[in-house]
Amino acid sequence: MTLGIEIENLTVRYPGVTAIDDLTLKLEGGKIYGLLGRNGSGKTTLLSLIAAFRRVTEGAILVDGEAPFENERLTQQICLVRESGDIVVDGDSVKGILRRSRRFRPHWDDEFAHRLLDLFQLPLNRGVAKLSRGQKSALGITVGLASRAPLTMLDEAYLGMDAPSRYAFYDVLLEDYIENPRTIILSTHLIEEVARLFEEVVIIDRGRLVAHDDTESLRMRGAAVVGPAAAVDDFTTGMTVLGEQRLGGTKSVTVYGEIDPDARAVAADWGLELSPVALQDLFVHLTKGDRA
Ligand SMILES: Nc1ncnc2c1ncn2[C@@H]1O[C@H](COP(=O)(O)OP(=O)(O)OP(=O)(O)O)[C@@H](O)[C@H]1O
Repeated sequence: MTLGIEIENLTVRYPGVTAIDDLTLKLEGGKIYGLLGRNGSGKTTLLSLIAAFRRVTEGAILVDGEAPFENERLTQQICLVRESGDIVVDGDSVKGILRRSRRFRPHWDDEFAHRLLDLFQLPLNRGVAKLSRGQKSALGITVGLASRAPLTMLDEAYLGMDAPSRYAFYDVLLEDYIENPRTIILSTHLIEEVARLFEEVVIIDRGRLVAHDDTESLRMRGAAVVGPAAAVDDFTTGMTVLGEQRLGGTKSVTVYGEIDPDARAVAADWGLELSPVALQDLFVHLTKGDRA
């Protein structure tokens, strides 16, 4: 079971700031989505509204065709884990958190939860208050994944987790998603680490939609051009350059803008290699507007 999301003309205003600004977006569901945006761009606000943590006041959000706020059928199907796992309540133990999740989550898989606890080396009997920051995050992720909610959203959920734990999380997420398809939204600042998981990417900036596309099409909006320095310089003259690196006589230049078939043929003639642009470079380019 997967859930789709329709957002129409959504606006969220706080005193002095418009956190979400007339956002319209449709996610058909059944995919892993990357939600990218700079600090303060509205990601947490958006995910909190989808998860029915707060009421929509301007515009609309529909999940599986219905508004999620105070909608019991939907809230059972939606799981949002925010940074440092606020699913997790101090004063409870790891065991207590699992017991509570088992009660409230209709798709809960206890065996999977215990497997994740082992993977992240989380002690079952320890009080949550005594867990380290990374361990709290790992517990949040454990609850988020083992809930198997048809709409699962992880908002920077791995904060403080070390690299081996994060990589273990990416692998187990992908494996479990293939076995149990659902709609997953991951918000992250560690773009290159997580990019391989994304089927579609949504980029927002200052509450507005900047891009929504499948990952490969997005990466084809630019190119990394590699080859002999002089030929690379000639080929990229006049293009929007996002970055460059030089190693001896070889140069790599990342450009923004589609490269048409004629230009690709020229590149091949000149011995240049073209590859899709890294998501992070694209993200930096698309969100680098003036932030005075
Ligand atoms: N409760 C609040 N009251 C006032 N302003 C708020 C509140 N919550 C968020 N904001 C503001 O709304 C904007 C969007 O914040 P939000 O937390 O949604 O961004 P974000 O993309 O999740 O950021 P980050 O990547 O830093 O976590 C920011 O300018 C923030 O300061």
